[in-house]
Amino acid sequence: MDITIRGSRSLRGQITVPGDKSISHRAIMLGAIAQGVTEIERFLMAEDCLATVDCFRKMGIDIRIIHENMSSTGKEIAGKSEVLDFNPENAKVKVFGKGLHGLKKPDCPLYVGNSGTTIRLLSGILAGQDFDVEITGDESIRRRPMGRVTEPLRLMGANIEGAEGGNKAPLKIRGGKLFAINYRLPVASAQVKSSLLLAGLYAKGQTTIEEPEKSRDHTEIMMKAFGVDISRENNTVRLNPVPELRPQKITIPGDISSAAFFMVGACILPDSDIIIKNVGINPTRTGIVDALRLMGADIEILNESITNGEPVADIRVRSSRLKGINVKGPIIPRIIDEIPILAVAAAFAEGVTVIKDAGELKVKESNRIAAMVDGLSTFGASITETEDGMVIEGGGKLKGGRVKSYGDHRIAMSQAITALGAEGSTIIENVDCVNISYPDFFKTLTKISVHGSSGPAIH
Ligand SMILES: O=C(O)C1=C[C@@H](OP(=O)(O)O)[C@@H](O)[C@H](O)C1
Ligand SMILES: C=C(OP(=O)(O)O)C(=O)O
Repeated sequence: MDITIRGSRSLRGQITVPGDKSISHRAIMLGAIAQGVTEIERFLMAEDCLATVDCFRKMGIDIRIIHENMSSTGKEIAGKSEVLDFNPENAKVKVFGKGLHGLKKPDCPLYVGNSGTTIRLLSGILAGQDFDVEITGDESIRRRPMGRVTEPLRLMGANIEGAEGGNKAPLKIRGGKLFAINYRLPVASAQVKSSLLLAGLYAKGQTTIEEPEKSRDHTEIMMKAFGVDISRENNTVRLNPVPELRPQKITIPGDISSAAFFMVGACILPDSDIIIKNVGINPTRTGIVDALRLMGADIEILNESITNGEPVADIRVRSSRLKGINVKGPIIPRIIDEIPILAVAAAFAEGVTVIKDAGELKVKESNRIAAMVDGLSTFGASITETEDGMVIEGGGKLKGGRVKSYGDHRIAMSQAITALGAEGSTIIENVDCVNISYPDFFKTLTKISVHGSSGPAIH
């Protein structure tokens, strides 16, 4: 489906964003291998997390999705087509965990769709099972590098085959007796770290992982709650296996990666004032807040609290005069998925923004550097691709046009925000990919877009 968006005057109002994608995946995974029932509130009902649900159902785990509003007892929803259009705020999931050794061999290959988090984290769990299994995904997943997990998992004793010597999916994983390793990650990647920590639950001895920069630590926080013996000292995480994981009640905070689109929209559109309620503000994820504030954004963090070990707050953002900045080094893993929308902010800022050390963007769902350079150039922005990032000269007037999503949810949503700030109309091609992380994105954007007299801004 293509969508047409006209420049909008401002964003105003109070919204919530759906549950955090990273935390939703982890809640299903740890719930499935815990002993007993894990209950999850505000689970992210989007394609990536439903792919994780599907993989565990195929391995014999009963996972029930309940829509609390439908009746006093709640209605169970079986398939994903049914779930995509109900209010994600009311989604509750029950995972009937069968313990560390309760998964059964699936009778078909596991399919992760577009989800890198699913294939990489799940590979760690599969490496510890005493059955063999094939795991694969869509065309984008089959292009993304898997050697970063298969190599260390082989060092732990797993037998893994795959395309290009095990660097690409489909992967065939024959789990076995694992032993712990001391491993220094070549790139700061929470997916690789988490995969090895999950495998570490099945390994003999203490698993030690050192990361070059601190990446998101949701796995460590959640594992601790499930009773895992896990600790951190500077950038080194240590894990000792435990006989059993304790099931949990988890409420998932709103996803700051989804909130980021509205934050930038409110900054760049005049007369904007929005409040995004209950957003996860784990410091390993708030690089976008830091970067926007450095650019001069008017952002307030209100009503801070802690839920399941994760900091949560409301975020208020008002129209701001942004200026260009340099973004590089340790902030990069803390802002990795928000760099496309940061590039949009930069295009509307006065002066030059230089983004470096972001080569990882080339191996996401699409090559996000090339995709943003292509998209923002079509809008008339001055943007150049570099070896590990981009240089954006902001401040020029942008004009609507026809842009591609590259089948990448974050690119589609970044283009939508650019279109609101551009003159005239924009057509964004193939926006169905927003279902990967945020099925209601356009609905919410329409709700808070204040436009002129010529009808709705988005159709
Ligand atoms: O662990 C996670 O949930 C994620 C880690 C990041 O990937 P990398 O670990 O590849 O940097 C991020 O880009 C992805 O959206 C989710
Ligand atoms: C990179 C992303 O996800 P994944 O790696 O799980 O596909 C993302 O959501 O931006």
